[in-house]
Amino acid sequence: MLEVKDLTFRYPDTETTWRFTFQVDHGQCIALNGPSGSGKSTLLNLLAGFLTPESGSIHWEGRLLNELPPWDRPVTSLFQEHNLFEHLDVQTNIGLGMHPGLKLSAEQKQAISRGLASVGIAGFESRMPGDLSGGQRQRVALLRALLRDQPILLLDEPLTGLDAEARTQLRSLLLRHKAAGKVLVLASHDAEDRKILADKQLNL
Ligand SMILES: Nc1ncnc2c1ncn2[C@@H]1O[C@H](COP(=O)(O)OP(=O)(O)OP(=O)(O)O)[C@@H](O)[C@H]1O
Repeated sequence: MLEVKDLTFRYPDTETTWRFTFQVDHGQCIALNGPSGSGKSTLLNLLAGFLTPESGSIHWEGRLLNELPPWDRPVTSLFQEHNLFEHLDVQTNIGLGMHPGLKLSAEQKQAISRGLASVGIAGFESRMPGDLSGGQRQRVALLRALLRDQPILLLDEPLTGLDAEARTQLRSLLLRHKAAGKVLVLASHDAEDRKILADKQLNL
């Protein structure tokens, strides 16, 4: 279980103190509801370890995560910027999430190829990010996050801007990961995404 209790945070030189409390079980998705500026990305950044809370706790399976650096947390993030390395091809960009070096095993390469097919861009292994459309970059970034195989997925607008067919395809993929026991924390402005994917809502 992911358990966030009285987690507080304030940006320097601002008045607002953000406070978050919620729990999510294995195989569940919690949707963060709120208009632009209501703190969704702030919460995701706290969970990822990119921001440091003033007080409160984040526990995963009873283990306190607060003090862990981002790379030691059992989370993987898909943020809006997509952050692909422009000088590395698609396979290497995805592989970086699975292996800290650039050397991939035959098995990992196969997993990437299967994954590319599952997000609708089969055969894109050696394409460079600069030659991809915005939606294709988004699929690569989502696949990289999913293949890191961490138990908690932090998703900031993962399907925004995709066409209807891609949305349907990627929603099913996320549902499969949920069914496999992952925890999803989802920030999405799309009511249908929230309805289809989320088991519970956190109103911000
Ligand atoms: N580095 C920062 N310093 C000061 N204030 C910030 C900083 N980053 C974000 N904020 C403010 O904190 C508030 C919450 O921002 P946040 O990005 O978490 O909102 P959000 O709900 O994710 O919005 P959106 O739906 O537009 O992505 C906003 O008012 C924003 O201006």
